This record gives sequence, C-alpha cells and structure tokens, in this order.
Amino acid sequence: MAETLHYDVAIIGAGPAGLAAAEDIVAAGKTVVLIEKYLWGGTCPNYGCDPKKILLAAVEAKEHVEFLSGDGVDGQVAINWESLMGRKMRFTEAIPEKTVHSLDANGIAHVYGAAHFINSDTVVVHGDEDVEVQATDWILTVGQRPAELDIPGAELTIDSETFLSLPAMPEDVVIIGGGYIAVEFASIAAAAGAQVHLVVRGSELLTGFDEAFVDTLLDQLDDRGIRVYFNTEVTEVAKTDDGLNATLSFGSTLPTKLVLRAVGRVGNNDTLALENAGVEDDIHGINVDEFLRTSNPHIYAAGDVANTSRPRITTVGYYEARYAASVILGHDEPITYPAVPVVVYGTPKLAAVGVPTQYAEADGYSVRDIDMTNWFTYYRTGEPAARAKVVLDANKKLVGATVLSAHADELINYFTEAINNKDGYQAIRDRLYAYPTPASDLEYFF
Ligand SMILES: Cc1cc2nc3c(=O)[nH]c(=O)nc-3n(C[C@H](O)[C@H](O)[C@H](O)COP(=O)(O)OP(=O)(O)OC[C@H]3O[C@@H](n4cnc5c(N)ncnc54)[C@H](O)[C@@H]3O)c2cc1C
Ligand SMILES: NC(=O)c1ccc[n+]([C@@H]2O[C@H](COP(=O)([O-])OP(=O)(O)OC[C@H]3O[C@@H](n4cnc5c(N)ncnc54)[C@H](O)[C@@H]3O)[C@@H](O)[C@H]2O)c1
Repeated sequence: MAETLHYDVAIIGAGPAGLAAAEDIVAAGKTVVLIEKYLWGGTCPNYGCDPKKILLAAVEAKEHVEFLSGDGVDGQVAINWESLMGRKMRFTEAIPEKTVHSLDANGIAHVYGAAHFINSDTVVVHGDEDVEVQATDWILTVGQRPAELDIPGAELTIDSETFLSLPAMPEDVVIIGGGYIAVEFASIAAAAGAQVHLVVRGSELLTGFDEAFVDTLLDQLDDRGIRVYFNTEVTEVAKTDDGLNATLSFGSTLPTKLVLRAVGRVGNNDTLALENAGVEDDIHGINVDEFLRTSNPHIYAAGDVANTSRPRITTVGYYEARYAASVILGHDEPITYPAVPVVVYGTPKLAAVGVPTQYAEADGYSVRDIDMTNWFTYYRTGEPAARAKVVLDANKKLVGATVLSAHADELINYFTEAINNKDGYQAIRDRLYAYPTPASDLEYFF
C-alpha cells in the first residue's frame, strides 16, 4: 500500500508556472507540495528559453562584430560550438538541484515522479516508490512536449531539447517547421556554421506576426545563408552511409546530417488520467474558465497546458499560476491580462505587443511604420535592418507595436510599459532615459 501524503494544495509540474504558484501559496501559510517527473525547473531553464538564449549570446557577439566588419573592426570571429555547449551545460546542469534547494529553503514539499489522478482528490506518483498525494485544491502546470511527426523515418529526427545539447554542430541541418523554434534554431545553427534548410509546410513563416516584418526578417535570414522552402513538406527521412536523406514533397532529396522537427508542442494533460478527476480537456490543453478553474471546481490549470488562448510563454505561465494561487487564497475577480510581449529570438529578433500592427489601420487606429536603420542607435552598431511599427489610438496613446532589430527584445519591453501605463507623447517626453540608448528613442515613435 502506497504512503498517502496530505496537503492544502498540490501542484503537478515544477516548471516556471508551478514554482511561481507554490511560492505564493506557501507564503500565505498553506501547506503545498510540488510534483515533478523530469527536471526540476521545467522546460524554460532546462531545455527552453534560457539555454537557447545562452547559445544566442555567442550568435549576438558574432553578429555585432560582423555588423562593423571593415567599418571599425577587422578580423573574423567564429562560434566554438563545443566550448559554447560547455558554457550552456554549466548553466543547465545546476538548475534542477538549485530548484530543489530553493523549494527546501521556502518550505515547499516536493515529490519526484509522474503523477496521475485516481480520483478527484488523489494522485499516485510513480517515482522510486509509489506515493499517494491528497489535497484540497490542485493546480495543474504540466506544460507541453514537442509534437511528433507522422512520416517514415520520424524517429531519425531530433527535437528542440536534443538540439540544445548537440555535442557538435553538423555542416548542414534540415529544420521542419515555420514557427518560433524553427526560426530561432535556424539562426543559431547558421551562425554556428551550418548550412540550414528551413522547410515550411505552409506559405508563410511566423504566422500571426506582421507579414511585412516577416518579409524583412526573411531577407535577413537569406543574407545569413539560410534557405527557406515554402509550401514544402518533408515526406520521409532515411539513413544513408554518412548521414540522412530528407525527401521533400516536390520530389527532390536533401542529404543532411541532422533533421530537427519544430512542428509545435502538445500538452502533457494526456499523462494525468484527468477523467478520474472529472477534468475536461481537448487537443488545445486543459479547459478552464475565466478563473482558470477546470470542470472540477477544486482543480485549476495554468501555463502552457491551460487552454487560455494566450501565448504559451514563460511570463504568461508565471502570471496565470500566480493568479490561480490567488483564487485558491480567496481572490474572486476573473483573470485579466496586461499587454503580453512576444519575441522570436532570431537574427534579427522579431517582437510584438498589443494591438496587432498588421490589422490596426483597418480597425481605425493610426499606424506609423518606421525604418530605424539610419537612426543613431542602429547606425552606431551597424545593424543592417532595424524597423518598427507602432499603433496609436485616437488619443495618440500607444496601443501596439512590432519591432525587428537585434535590440527588439529590449525595445519591446519599453513599448509594453508604455501600453500598460497608457502613455502618450507627453508622458514619454517627461521621462528622462539615459541618452543615447534605445529607450531615449521612445519619443520619436509618436
Ligand atoms: C526550445 C524552447 C524555447 C523557448 N523559448 C522561450 C523564450 O525565449 N521565452 C519564453 O517566454 N518562452 C519560451 N519557451 C516557452 C517556455 O519554455 C514555456 O512557456 C514555459 O516553460 C511554460 O512553463 P510551464 O510551467 O507551463 O510548463 P513547463 O516549463 O513545461 O513545466 C511543466 C513541468 O511538468 C512536468 N510534468 C509533465 N507531466 C507531468 C506529470 N504527469 N507528473 C509530474 N510532472 C509532470 C514536466 O516534466 C515539466 O517539468 C520556449 C520553449 C521551448 C521548447
Ligand atoms: N521566444 C519564445 O517565446 C519561444 C521560443 C520557442 C518556443 N516557444 C513556445 O513553444 C511553442 C512551440 O514552438 P514551435 O516552433 O514548435 O511551434 P509553433 O507553433 O511556433 O510553430 C509550429 C510550426 O510547425 C508547422 N507545422 C505543424 N505541423 C507540421 C507538420 N506536420 N509538418 C510540417 N510543419 C508543421 C506549423 O505550420 C508552424 O509553422 C511556441 O508556439 C511558443 O509557444 C516560445
């Protein structure tokens, strides 16, 4: 008979969402347990955002030299993948243990193993020994995993987690997909010296972003030697004597050393036996109401696995999980979201926030599309393309923006602040930002 542990709140999944909720609940004096089956810390720090951005740091360093090459800087720089990977590993290998230390320091109980419900208030956790956990309230933060491909040879492809631990960068890489991971990893692989073939099933890259900016990004990817194949599928992957062959739907074959599939992610809700707890889900994740409550009123879902139609990114995960914790602690207002900035960390970066810039004019907003390439900020660093589009409402308040630049990840945060503060030109002008920086450019967008 398995041991049974009892808590006020149990949280399944120790990624950014689960960890954030646990901290708030224990701080309010309730007992809480976190259950994790793989790496404490979840996707983002172990095999997502953070290791990706460590690799990107070397890409950025290389690009900044190249931007000024022959115009202030001489000589070539190259990415040393092996030593870069060592740097990444030193960071990621410490994450699970650091996470557990922090749980212990905060008085958060933890159980290691895969959980599934056996009734509406009990899970069995399959770890070294099976443990039963019972709780009054639950938060499900089990995240997503890479989607599989249904083609012959799919087992020869790798996913984003394996890519982020590649011991060597092969001379060529085929990437299947046209979303965040495809563009980000194509940028990294190309900068590290690989010939990248990006195979996109549909007719567009990065659906949902301003098409004009995606076109400029495509030109930049092209300049970096990345080949993009639209309306093309990889129909088969097969082993050869010295690598792989990827067969393309228009009939030709790409000999390659590596095929990365980046075709979306699917929720881990299917691991939880939710039917035993009366929790409804579908292919988009766990269904929740405007309190992030599932069809079982004592069970909440947050982060990537929650079907909230918000971007599946770390900040949204934290935000939703803290909100779910607050409802358990007595808060009774439906969830509202602030402006959510999203960034594709490519070369260059593409970022967006607020009212989508591509539809804003038709919706009656005024739109300014600004080529920033010759602005001092970008002239100084020699960036080949820097562009921003801002959306202003009838009161000339900023309500949306898209940015393409090596600094887009910073600039988009200033736009997000302006949107959340409902700032107009005067409010921006009355602030003093250090000059000359991307922030001190803000007044030029109004
Ligand atoms: C390659 C990549 C790059 C990314 N880059 C960015 C970025 O730059 N910026 C950004 O904001 N977002 C990024 N994301 C998205 C970000 O990682 C996720 O949005 C975030 O991790 C979601 O947090 P979460 O807590 O909801 O889920 P996760 O972090 O996925 O955590 C869920 C946890 O639940 C555990 N689990 C699953 N099932 C069970 C079970 N049955 N029992 C016990 N435990 C279980 C899993 O092992 C996992 O540890 C990236 C994602 C990927 C894959
Ligand atoms: N910078 C960031 O914030 C960041 C970075 C990486 C990942 N993420 C998160 O992780 C998610 C997953 O990233 P992703 O790039 O895998 O997904 P995505 O949803 O961004 O893109 C998936 C792509 O795969 C294509 N596709 C789907 N099925 C296919 C098939 N069978 N064959 C060929 N192409 C197919 C889609 O058309 C799309 O272009 C993102 O949506 C995002 O939520 C965020």
